[in-house]
Amino acid sequence: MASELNNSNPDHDYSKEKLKHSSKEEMVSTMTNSMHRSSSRPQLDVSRAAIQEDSEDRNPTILLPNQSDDISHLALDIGGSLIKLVYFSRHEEQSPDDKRRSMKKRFGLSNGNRRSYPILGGRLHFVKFETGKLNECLDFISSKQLHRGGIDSPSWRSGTQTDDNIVIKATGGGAYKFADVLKERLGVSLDKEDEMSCLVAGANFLLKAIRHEAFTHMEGQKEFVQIDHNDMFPYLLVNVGSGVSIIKVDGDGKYQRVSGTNVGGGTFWGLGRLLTKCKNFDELLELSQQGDNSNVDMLVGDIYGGLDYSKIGLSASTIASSFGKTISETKELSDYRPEDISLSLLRMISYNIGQISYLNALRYGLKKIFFGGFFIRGHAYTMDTISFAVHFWSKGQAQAMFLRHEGFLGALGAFMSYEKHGLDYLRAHQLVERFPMEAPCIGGKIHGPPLGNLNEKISWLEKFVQKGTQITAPVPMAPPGTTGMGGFERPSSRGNTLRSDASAALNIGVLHLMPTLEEFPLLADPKMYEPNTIDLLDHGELEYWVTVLSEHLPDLVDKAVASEGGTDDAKRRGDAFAHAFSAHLARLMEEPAAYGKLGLAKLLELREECLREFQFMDAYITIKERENEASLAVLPDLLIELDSMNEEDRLLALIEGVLAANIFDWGSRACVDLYHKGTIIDIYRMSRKKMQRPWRVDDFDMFKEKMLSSGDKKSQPYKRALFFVDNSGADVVLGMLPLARELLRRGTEVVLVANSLPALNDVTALELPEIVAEAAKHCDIIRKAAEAGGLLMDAMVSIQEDGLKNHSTSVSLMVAENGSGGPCIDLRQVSSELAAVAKDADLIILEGMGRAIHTNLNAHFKCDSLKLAMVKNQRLAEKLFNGNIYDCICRFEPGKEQL
Ligand SMILES: CC(C)(COP(=O)(O)O)[C@@H](O)C(=O)NCCC(=O)O
Ligand SMILES: [Mn+2]
Repeated sequence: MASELNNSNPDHDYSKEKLKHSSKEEMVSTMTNSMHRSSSRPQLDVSRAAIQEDSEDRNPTILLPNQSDDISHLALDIGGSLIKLVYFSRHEEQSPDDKRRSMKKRFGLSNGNRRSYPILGGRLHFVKFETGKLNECLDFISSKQLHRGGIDSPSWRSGTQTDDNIVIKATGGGAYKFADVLKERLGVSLDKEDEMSCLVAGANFLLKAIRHEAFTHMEGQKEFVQIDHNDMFPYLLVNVGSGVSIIKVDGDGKYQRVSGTNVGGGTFWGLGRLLTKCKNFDELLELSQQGDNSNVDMLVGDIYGGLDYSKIGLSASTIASSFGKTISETKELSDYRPEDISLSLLRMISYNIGQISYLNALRYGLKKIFFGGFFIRGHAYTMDTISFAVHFWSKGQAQAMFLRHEGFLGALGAFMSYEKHGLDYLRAHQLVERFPMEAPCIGGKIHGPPLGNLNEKISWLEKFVQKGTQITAPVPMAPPGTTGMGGFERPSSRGNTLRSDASAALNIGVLHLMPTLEEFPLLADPKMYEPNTIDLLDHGELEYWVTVLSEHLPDLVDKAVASEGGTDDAKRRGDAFAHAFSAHLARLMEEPAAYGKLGLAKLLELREECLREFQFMDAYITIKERENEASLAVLPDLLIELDSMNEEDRLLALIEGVLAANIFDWGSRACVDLYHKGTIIDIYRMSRKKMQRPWRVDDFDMFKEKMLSSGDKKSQPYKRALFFVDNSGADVVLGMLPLARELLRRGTEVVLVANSLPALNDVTALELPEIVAEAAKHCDIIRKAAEAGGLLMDAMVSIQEDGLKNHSTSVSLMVAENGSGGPCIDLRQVSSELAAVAKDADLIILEGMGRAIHTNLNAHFKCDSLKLAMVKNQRLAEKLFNGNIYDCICRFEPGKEQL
């Protein structure tokens, strides 16, 4: 190592190393500010938010009147029991990245096929109300101006749209029944869409567009089912609302209502209300969890003196007659426990629906039965009961599947009939579901004083968070039941993790429509690709990672608050964030599939999203800047030292450098503890010193062969390499950038691929040009390549002045955003910019634990790939590599097409 590198103490020096050019300073500050202002992900606007102060209500009622930014469309499904709303909010803000792109476009510079898209993202929100409380629904629509295209919509601002000519798509019987009320209260007309068509359109959209929409539920186990779009039809759709519709679906718009039953959700609710005095559906469901239906139902054993009727295969615990025991003349209704009645009712109706559905599937030779409608409401016991019935009667030939957006099929279908949204064309990779804290409050009442200032907003969040935490409390264990039906035993999912609907409402987030996301085109087998390495379905794993994140929380909050100057406001938001994120973790511990299929990537991104929700845009900004400066200060010495080596030693030193510098990870508990023990450079030196081959996974020789082979076997240099960079500071400056320089020197174009949004101390695409510009001051190779790639502002101006005539012939160094805002990367959803540059790439380098170990460790690519990371977690090192913390991974794999 060069002497300056060894001796410098950046913790002391870097403050003097301020950027020299004022234009640069302006640029940094503009970049930072615009980043804070304009995230491509929308923020929660809680102004004038109000919470219902009703201690009885487990589902808190929230009013967010100003959260309705740019709402364009609303659709309603007004059923006999519930009103379902789907509404869309649009964001057309130009992100800083777009500014960067359009600037490059202006200068005539392009990164290969790089395309420039307008940001046309939007969000779909799902809300429900009881039909009996229509006024609350209308207040909600009115307060958010949903019927007028939203408070901020152009038509609303310009006053071009009057209430008289507003038309809203609606379906369900209530679209007819309440048309006059809507006209009178909101001045809107309803454009009525056929209910069955809407159900089918909604179901088809969900099955095609949402990756983990459908799932099976047997004996308490939820398993997501990947629907093959080419083999989706025909299927049976059973919509269990107040009544039940059974529809055979043969394609888009091709369906037939083949049957139905009048015994449905309305029957359960109505009879339950009469028999138990429960006030609402959820109360009734919750009551059933403490019930034992054998006190109410007549069992085979009751008839056969406790014996099975084995000749026809019925066990003693089989229900012979639902409610059959209540014929006893000596007992009154008041002698039966409401809990038992409720469970008996639930089982009777669920079995009946399951059985009729199976018979219809049999009639048409169908194997797939999807159940939707709000009767199910994510209730484990209901789903298990229906699944048992289908499984039992079909002898395992037919499969009952449930839908996460079960209750919103009709409303979604009505929404889709607004043609201009083009929702039909969206595919799974363009949809991202997020779970902001306001999502669980769907369908609440609207009242309470409007909140005026920031203080009040935060206290609303605090109140909400308290309520949100409350609703994650588990339902108590019910005593074991005894009965079954039709010869099978009772479903077992009544354990202590069962949820009432109040919390099941958490299961539906806000759907972000991101037309600019694409599947990474270099995946060797996209259908088989699974980003996550660790399986969080394993309860022990989930528990471990949730504990890691919980323990990291105080430190993260400190950093987040400090990143905003430690103000009181930041502290309160920090507290609110900590509570909210803890509530998410608690929810996931109880119900790992609550937010869809859970993986470590999603869990880690949830934390970043939660920070952003509470308006912490970059918790590690100060640390990142400090480490960038410290590392840039020693970069020239490192480059001199590298240049003094022969080719082979240099390549090894470069890879060692990447691995050693990956130790700067503020997300790892062990590493953060290390940082108290020395300066950045001390730690970097120590880390390099410990580099000893063979590494835990060591394919270096294979990579070297590919890079340096000479003589007959001399290989062509790579044409374009994608560098998936990880952390700021030493990681990118002393690790990945020198490696990039080596490839540039060998004639390979390099694209630095970085996060679109901050996550821990990861470097972002927006921050990279500044870092590269600083590095370019000390290195001609980087400078020329950065100029050629359009990364240097000054160079861009001179290129513009030259009219591009004398444009450099040097290979380019470019930057692309990856579309992600988390520390891992799911290559099923990357930015279109990355997808475009990837098409010409023949080498991929994935760096860091998040991108190369937690995710993508087992991913195969069409082109050569190199995965480089230091394992900064003991458990992970043992589990995946039979190794130890700080072991290094260098995995090279030739492209699958070349094998
Ligand atoms: C969040 C991270 C994946 C980031 O690692 P990186 O990708 O920066 O190498 C990693 O820090 C991590 O898994 N941390 C949690 C485990 C721990 O603290 O040991
Ligand atoms: Mn990282």
